[in-house]
Amino acid sequence: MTDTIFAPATAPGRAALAVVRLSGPGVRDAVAALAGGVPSPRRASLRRLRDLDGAPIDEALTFWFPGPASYTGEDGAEFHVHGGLAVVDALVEALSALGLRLAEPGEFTRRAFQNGKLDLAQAEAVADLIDAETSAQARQALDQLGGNLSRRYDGWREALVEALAVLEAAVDFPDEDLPEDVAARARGPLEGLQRELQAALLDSERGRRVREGFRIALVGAPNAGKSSLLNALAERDAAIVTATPGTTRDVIEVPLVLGGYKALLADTAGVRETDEAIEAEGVRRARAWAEDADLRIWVVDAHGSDGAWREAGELARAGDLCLLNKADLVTGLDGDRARAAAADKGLETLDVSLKSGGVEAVRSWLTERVVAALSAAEFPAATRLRHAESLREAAERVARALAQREPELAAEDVRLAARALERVSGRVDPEAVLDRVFSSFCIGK
Ligand SMILES: Nc1nc2c(ncn2[C@@H]2O[C@H](COP(=O)(O)OP(=O)(O)OP(=O)(O)O)[C@@H](O)[C@H]2O)c(=O)[nH]1
Ligand SMILES: [K+]
Ligand SMILES: [Mg+2]
Repeated sequence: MTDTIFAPATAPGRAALAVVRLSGPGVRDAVAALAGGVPSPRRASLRRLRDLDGAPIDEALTFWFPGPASYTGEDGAEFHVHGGLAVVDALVEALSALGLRLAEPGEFTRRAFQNGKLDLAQAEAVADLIDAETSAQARQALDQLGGNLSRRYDGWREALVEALAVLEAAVDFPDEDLPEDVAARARGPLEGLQRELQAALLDSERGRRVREGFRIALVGAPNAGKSSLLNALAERDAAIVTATPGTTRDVIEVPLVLGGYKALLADTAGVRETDEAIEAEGVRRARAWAEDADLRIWVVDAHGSDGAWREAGELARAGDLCLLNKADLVTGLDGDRARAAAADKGLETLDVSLKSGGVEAVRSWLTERVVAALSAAEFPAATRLRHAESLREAAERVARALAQREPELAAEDVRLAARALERVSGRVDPEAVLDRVFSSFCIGK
C-alpha cells in the first residue's frame, strides 16, 4: 500500500500564502477530516480547516484533485493557507496526526514518473525549471519539460528498432536472401543515425553550460587587475583589491548573467614562481580552474608588466581574450610584447583601463562570446552528463554494429544502442539512477 504524503510546496518563512500539497490513497479522507468535506474536483473552495480536536487552523483555499487526472496520477489535494510559520506548522501537525507522512525531496515528481505522467527527462526538467535563474535556463527546461528532448531520443530509438528488424530478418531467414544483402539494407539508416548521434554528442556540452553556467577564468600575473575586473563585472566588492602583488589566493567564483545566460566568473591568484606555500597552492588552483574553463581572460598590466606576464600567458588558448589593462598609465610601446604574444596564440586583444570605466567593453565582449557559444536554432539533445553518456554509448554501439560482419553480432550492438537511448527517458533505469535524479529536488516537488 502506497503511503499518503504531504509537504509544504512553497519556501518556508513568513509569506502571504503557503501551499501544502497532498498525494496518495488517503487524501480524500484527510481532506474530509480537516475541511469538513471534499470540494468538487479541481475547483477552488474556501474552507475552514480544523485539527482533530476541532481547533481552527486557517481559512484555506482547498483543491481536490482525484487521480488519475492529477500531477502525480494519484489522488491529490492542495491547501492554500496564509504563509505564517504557525499556520503551516499547525497544518503539518494535523496532517501527521492523521497518519500522513512528510514527503521526501522530489517524491511528488517521482510518483508522477512512476505513474507515467512524465518520463525521466521531463522530471529532470521540472527540477531545472525550479532552479532556473536565467531566461535561457528556463527556456531550455520548458522545452525539455514539453517532451522535445525525449522525442528526439525516441526518434533515434525507433530508427534503431527498424534497423534491428532488418538485421534479425537476415539472421532468421538466411536462405531467402544472401544475409549480407539483407544486412546491407540496415547500413544506410545506421550510418545516417551515426552522424546524427555524433552531431548531438558534439553539441552536448552546450546544454550543460546553459544549466550550470559558462565558465570564465581570470588569469594573469600578480597585480594585473584580475580582482578589479571581477568586482567591476560583479558590481560588488567580492574580491580584495590592493596594490600588493599576490593579494588573491583562493579562487573566488561569482555568478553573472550575460545576455540571458548564466556565466560563472572566477578570480584566481596571480601566476608566478613562488616559494611561499599558500601562494603556491593558490597558483595551482588558478591553473586547474583555468584549464577546465570554457574561456580564459588573460589580464595583463600593459604598463608595468615584468617577466611574470609570460608565465601567466601560457594558460591562454586560441579564442581566449587578452585584456591589456591600465591603459590610463600606458606610454609609448607599453604592452607591445604581450600584444605580440597574444596574436601569436590566436587571442583577441582589448585595451582598457579598469580604473576609468573599461569594464563595459569587457562585458559586451563577453556577452557576445557567451551568446555565440550557447545559443543555437535548436535546443541541445543533452542537458546533463547522464544524457551525454547515453549518447556516447549509443554512438559507440552503432559504430560497432557498422563494423560487424555477422548480422547476429550487429543486431546485438544495435539492441544495446537502443537500450542506451532508452535510459534518457528512464524506461530501463535501475532504482539507483532514479534516486540520484530525484534527490536533487526540493521538498514539495
Ligand atoms: N592605474 C590603474 N590601476 C589599476 C587599474 N586596474 C587595477 N589597478 C590597480 O592595480 C592594483 C592591483 O589590482 P588587483 O585587482 O588587486 O590585481 P590582481 O590581478 O587581482 O592582483 P593579485 O590578486 O595580487 O594577483 C590595485 O592597486 C588596483 O587599484 C587600471 O586600469 N589603472
Ligand atoms: K593585488
Ligand atoms: Mg587579485
